[in-house]
Amino acid sequence: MKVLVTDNVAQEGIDVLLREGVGVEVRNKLTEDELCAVISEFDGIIVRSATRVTARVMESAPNLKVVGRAGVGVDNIDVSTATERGIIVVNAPDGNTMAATEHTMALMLSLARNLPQADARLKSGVWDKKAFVGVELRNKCLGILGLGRIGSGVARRAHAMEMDVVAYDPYITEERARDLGVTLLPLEEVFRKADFITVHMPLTKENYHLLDDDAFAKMKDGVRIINCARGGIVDEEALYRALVSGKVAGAALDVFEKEPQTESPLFSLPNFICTPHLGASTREAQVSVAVDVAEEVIAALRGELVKNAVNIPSLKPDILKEIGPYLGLAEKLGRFHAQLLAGRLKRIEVTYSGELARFRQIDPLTTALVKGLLDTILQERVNYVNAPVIARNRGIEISQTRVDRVEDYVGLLTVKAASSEGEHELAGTLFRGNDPRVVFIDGYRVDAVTEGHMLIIPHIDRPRIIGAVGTLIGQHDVNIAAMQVGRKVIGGRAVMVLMIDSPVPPETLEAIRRVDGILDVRMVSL
Ligand SMILES: NC(=O)C1=CN([C@@H]2O[C@H](COP(=O)(O)OP(=O)(O)OC[C@H]3O[C@@H](n4cnc5c(N)ncnc54)[C@H](O)[C@@H]3O)[C@@H](O)[C@H]2O)C=CC1
Ligand SMILES: O=C(O)C(=O)COP(=O)(O)O
Repeated sequence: MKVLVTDNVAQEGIDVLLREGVGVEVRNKLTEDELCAVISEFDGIIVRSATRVTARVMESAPNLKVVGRAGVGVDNIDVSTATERGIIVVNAPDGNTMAATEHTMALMLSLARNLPQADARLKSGVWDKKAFVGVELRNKCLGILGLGRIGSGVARRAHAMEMDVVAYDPYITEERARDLGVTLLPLEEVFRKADFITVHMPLTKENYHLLDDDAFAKMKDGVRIINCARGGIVDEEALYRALVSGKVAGAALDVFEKEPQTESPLFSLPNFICTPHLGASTREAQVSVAVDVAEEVIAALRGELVKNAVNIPSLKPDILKEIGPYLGLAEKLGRFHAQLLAGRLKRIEVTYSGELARFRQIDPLTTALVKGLLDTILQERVNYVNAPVIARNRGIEISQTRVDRVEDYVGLLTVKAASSEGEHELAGTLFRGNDPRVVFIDGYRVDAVTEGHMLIIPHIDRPRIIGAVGTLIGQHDVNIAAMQVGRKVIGGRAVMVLMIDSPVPPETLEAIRRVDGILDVRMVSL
């Protein structure tokens, strides 16, 4: 077995590979072309954030079985292509938490007291006390965006600095926040209250440029911004404008949308400080992530259980054969729920009926479901191995029941999910053993494929509702591919399911919601 190691991974990790008899080649700073040219002879590759493991790289790698990330973020790895090609992606999520936490505190203090600017001025021979009057952290409000491993560590340390800590993280429970002494608030309230805002979430499609012109406009005058998570979450051009106008008093970035970044306009601003993606760069963290990822890569190459697989379930082949066809359905039902439910998720109850009740192992199906649910947002780290742990840490109760008998279906997977705002129940089955369908939504019988976009519209069963909805959607040039209405009694509550060829804009959803007799509208993309 041979593993290619790039991006200055600590020697201690390389030693682990060598001790286990794995061949290692270290090649730093490879371009994509160079990587494509050499990758074919390797069974594994270990990277940090600088090497991009793209679809093209993987296509040039017929022997590649595992990609190891000596760190947390896997946004430089094309995980979906890896999954399609059966390549396991593993990361080392815990080893650099402290390093990034402490770096965030260092950035916050540096920002408050102008350390880098004062240091540079003094070294240029000027003793200037007046120019660098700072602010104290004590009694200031810190807004944490993303209260995960690093966000929690920052919260604890901010308390020691006597700061008031609020956070925005829609995926953790009130209990977890309370244990940390943090008040969870909607994003806009964090914007309104915070004197310092620090970002600690993964970059996803949803939060790209979360901090943009609009966001800065909603913040307190003189707010200070820190990003030690991922470039791209802060819109750097908008930040530049906000720093120039003084709306934002200061900002500290460790990460940039384009890296390496050596010539940003931000660099010319006196109230901007930065580091070159140093969050994880402590001796301790680098040893820890290198050793952890090396052990995981070895396990993956040997076909053993991997703890931190980002993409692949570890299942025995005979169990996989039995439950495999239902795994996709379970994950899709999770995704469906994630988009249907509003509020903070509290409970998931899964009922396995018919043939499903007789399967030897059903836990992986529940895990796939929970993964689908959490993964809609936490795509970078929710995997089949850690999904139950993440759910547990977030205080989400999960129960599973087997029921032998079921009418009409060979196997039925029913999932009830409850949040602080209410609950929904979905049930799905496989038609002809391989065609996943959603067959019940909140007790109404439907038949929805688990692909593409759909609108779920609970309403009162009365004339002029379906037509009104169709007209509104048609006005926006969205084609309706299929429509079904499930109802229990004439004139009572009903649910409309519209399969649509493209997403509907938010204004149209609002317009539909305003139609008399419509109770709600949710867009679900699977
Ligand atoms: N600068 C550096 O060198 C380092 C950067 N990082 C980055 O820091 C970030 C956080 O890492 P961890 O704390 O280990 O991850 P984590 O997964 O433990 O925490 C992320 C938190 O963000 C929340 N979240 C996800 N999407 C969100 C959204 N749209 N809005 C609000 N909250 C959201 C999640 O619920 C979770 O609690 C990651 O992007 C990671 O790649 C991590 C280590 C070093
Ligand atoms: O672990 C992470 O997510 C990081 O951002 C650390 O990046 P690095 O390994 O220092 O290139």
